[in-house]
Amino acid sequence: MSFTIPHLRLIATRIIPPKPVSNSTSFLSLIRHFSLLSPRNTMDKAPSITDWVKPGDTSGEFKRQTSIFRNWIVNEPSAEFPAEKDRYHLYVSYACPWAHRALIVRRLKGLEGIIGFTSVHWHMGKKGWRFATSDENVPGENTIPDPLHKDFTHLRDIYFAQKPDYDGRFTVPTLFDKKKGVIVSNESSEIIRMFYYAFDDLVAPSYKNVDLFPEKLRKDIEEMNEWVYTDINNGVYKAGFATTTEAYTKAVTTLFSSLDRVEASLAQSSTPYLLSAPEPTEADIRLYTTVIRFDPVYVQHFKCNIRDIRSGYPHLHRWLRTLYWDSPAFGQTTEFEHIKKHYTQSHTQINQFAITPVGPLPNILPKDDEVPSVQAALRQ
Ligand SMILES: N[C@@H](CCC(=O)N[C@@H](CS)C(=O)NCC(=O)O)C(=O)O
Repeated sequence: MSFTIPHLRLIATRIIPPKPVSNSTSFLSLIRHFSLLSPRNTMDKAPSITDWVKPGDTSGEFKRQTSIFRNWIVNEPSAEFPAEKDRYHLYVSYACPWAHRALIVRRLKGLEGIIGFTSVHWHMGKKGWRFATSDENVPGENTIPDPLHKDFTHLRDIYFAQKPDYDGRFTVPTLFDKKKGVIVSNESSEIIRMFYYAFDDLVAPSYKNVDLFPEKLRKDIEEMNEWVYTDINNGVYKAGFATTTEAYTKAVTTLFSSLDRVEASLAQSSTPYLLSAPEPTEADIRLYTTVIRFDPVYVQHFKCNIRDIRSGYPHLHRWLRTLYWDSPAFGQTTEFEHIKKHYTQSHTQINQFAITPVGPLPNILPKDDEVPSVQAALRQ
């Protein structure tokens, strides 16, 4: 009989039950030790974390996996995961658009003193996201070693400590319960919704009034989320990771039709935000984290180059800059160095020499400036 890594983890679990998370390093060492002693180390044969299109999938299409941890924090003391100050910790990457949603909402809802966070290093290698080491000086607040588990070097250590046979992806954002030592959720669309209301009794009154999912816009937001997610948020990845021209062309043309649709809708908006909302809502947050990465990365790295935002989409460009420059929750959670370096230096299948392009410069234009061609057109 040959043993795979998940088998070995299961065997190891039966011999020595996992210790609490804070103390599980020796358990992880045991797993690693077993995997080295295994009759046939199948590590090399297992699909690699960097196989963005499943080997053998002739469609050449990138298919995103569904998140596994789907618990909810609720404002109810007897709940499995009750809303409490300093109980939950958010693991993010500044590079990641899904994690960026959670960082923005944390700020907009005034949760800084209630939920702590750590950003991983921008580089994602064969073992997935890693924590920065104490001797590294990586920009971005809290880009530090894991403050909760001193011996953990990678995000995946948290997943394995809880579920030794875990065979899903190790994704950010990951919301962690320090009291129970378990992952609450690794699904950003649900994490942000927990943040909207669950902690409202703990935040300052001004933040309680921030409603990112207002009752009367819910239907429109849900409807917009549907196509923005499929065609734009995930659409850039579908274009970038495609391994056939057909899959790429389909993704990129759908992406740009949907950007055209947003542009037309912003042209009609009676406010600076989507859906004519008086303040930013979930719809703005979910679109922002893709559009802010568009010119600096997706245009060249993911070949999303039918147009760029700064010269091709005046209303989207204005909307983007309003959020970035006028709202610290958007601007101050945007870390361009993580964004640019992560994609270009982690995806070596599509950028073999891991060179990060210098431009476009600046990463985002000031509100009162335009690229020269737009300036010239405006002068006419
Ligand atoms: N559905 C998830 C997707 C999260 C996700 O894919 N995050 C990426 C970073 S942008 C990740 O951590 N990928 C690591 C991997 O897939 O191995 C969510 O929205 O939370």
